Parts: sequence; structure tokens; C-alpha cells
Amino acid sequence: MREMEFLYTYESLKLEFPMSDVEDGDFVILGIPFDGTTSYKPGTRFGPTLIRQATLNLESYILDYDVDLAEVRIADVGDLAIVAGNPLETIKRGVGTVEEIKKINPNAMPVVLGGEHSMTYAPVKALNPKSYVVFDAHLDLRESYEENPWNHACVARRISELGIKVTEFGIRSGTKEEVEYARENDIPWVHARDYSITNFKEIVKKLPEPIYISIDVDVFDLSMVPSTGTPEAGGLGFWEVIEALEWLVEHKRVIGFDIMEVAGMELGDVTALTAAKLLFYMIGMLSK
Ligand SMILES: N=C(N)NCCCCNCCCN
Ligand SMILES: [Mn+2]
Ligand SMILES: [Mn+2]
Repeated sequence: MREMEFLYTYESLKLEFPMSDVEDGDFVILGIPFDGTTSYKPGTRFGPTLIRQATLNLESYILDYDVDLAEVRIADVGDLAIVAGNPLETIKRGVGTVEEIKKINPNAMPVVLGGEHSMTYAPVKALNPKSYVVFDAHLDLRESYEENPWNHACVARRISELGIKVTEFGIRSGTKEEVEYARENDIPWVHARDYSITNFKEIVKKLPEPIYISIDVDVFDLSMVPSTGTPEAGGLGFWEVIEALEWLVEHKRVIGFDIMEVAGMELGDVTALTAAKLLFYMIGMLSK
């Protein structure tokens, strides 16, 4: 990795296989270990490191796609130096860093590992997609939460205010106000109970491109993500989400993605193992 290339990042644990420089990476990983507006379980500050560590358990060869990630050009710029307790300032650093990445390599696809979901605003703001497709247990459409508009429970609302088309899948938690906001602002969302690949395709095929994908790992059933910040029973299965993502990347232009709300307090955490497997599949399907 190049020394001092980015203003605000430092080296965290790296992936195991040979890594590319940012200049020639098809994917550029950036961790945002922000844990500052957590409302229930803490530990997102360790998310990016735990995901990287969990990848050590995985084969770089992806059976389903006949892709070996050791042969894919992946760069890792480490983790953003966050400003603890200050999501807006941290987001500004994140926007700047994603812009720097794109300046060095306009073809690179940024991959953000979190960290609280609030941080998704940074790559979305920097990349300015037409559509934001999110998998989440929560609507995240609050005007403000715990007196903070930059709380993780508000991120989809902040993104929709940018004029980006928001679409949500796997939802099973929200307030009456959030549901009304979704209705008034033409934000389609699919309850986890109603989710199917058929209704996913139906909704997503109409979306304007390019698309940014965000995975709040609490979309999965909580047995797969027990350490995430606000776990909810009744989520989607791993292969259900993978099937949807495969369809999306095959039919639409995707310019970036993130895996957020990964948290834990110890190595080998189940949540991080789920996130690492998802990360490998997403890079695999995007490079096949
Ligand atoms: N987007 C999120 N993760 N939102 C979490 C909302 C937490 C709801 N607490 C409910 C507390 C009721 N006493
Ligand atoms: Mn969320
Ligand atoms: Mn959530």
C-alpha cells in the first residue's frame, strides 16, 4: 500500500491474498469503523477489522462463479480515521476519501465496510448514483433519532433527500411516520414476510441507473448476525439475498456497495463471518 496517500486512513488488517494498488484496483475497500450513534448493541467500531479477519477463514475461490479472488484486482486503503461521537465530521472525511479514490482510479468500485449504517451516506454522496437499493431490517427513514439527524436510523431519509431513488428490502421494523414518509416520497419497500425474488425483480427492473447497493447486515435473520447493533428476528436467508444481488448486478449498472452494521467484540464473531462471506460473493459476482 502507498504511504500517506489518503488524508484520513490508516492501515488495518489486510486481506490475505495479494492486493493491488488503488491505481489498478477494480475494487477498493475502505473501512469506516464508526460506532458513535449506537442505540442498542455496541461494537461497530470493530466491524471492518472483524470482517477482514473473518475472510481468513474463507477460500479465495468462489465455487458458484469459478472466480478466484486472488486473481481479482482488489485494493484496500485501510480504515477511515473516524471522529468519535461526530457522525457528520466522519461522513465528510468519508466523502473526501471516496472522492480521492475515484480521482486516482475512476474505474475503481468503492467497497465500504462498516461501521454504523449512518456512514453509508459518505460513499453515496461521493458517487451520486440515481438509485439506492438497500437490504435492511429497518426503514431508516426517521427525520431524526436520539436528537441526531445523522443517526444510523435516518440514513435512508438523508439519501432520499439527495434526490436519489430509494428502494428497501427485508424490512420488519419502522414507525408510522417512516411508513408515511415512504408513501409520500414514493419509496418502495418490501416487508421480509412478503419478500420474494419475483417482487424484487419487479421493483428493481424499473430503477434508474447507476445503482448503489447497501447491505445492513441486520436484514439477515438474527441467528446469522447476532452481534449487529439492532438485531431483529424474522430476517432473510443468505441465499435469498445472494440471488437478488446476482440478478441486480447482472441486469443493472452498479457503481459501489457497502456492508454495514457489522459489530462484535471478539475474533471469529458469527456476524463478521456472515459479512465476510457476503463480501467475497459480492466481489465474485461483480467480477465474473
Ligand atoms: N434503524 C434502526 N436500527 N433503528 C433502530 C430503532 C430502534 C428502535 N428502538 C425502539 C425503542 C422503543 N422503546
Ligand atoms: Mn440500517
Ligand atoms: Mn437495520
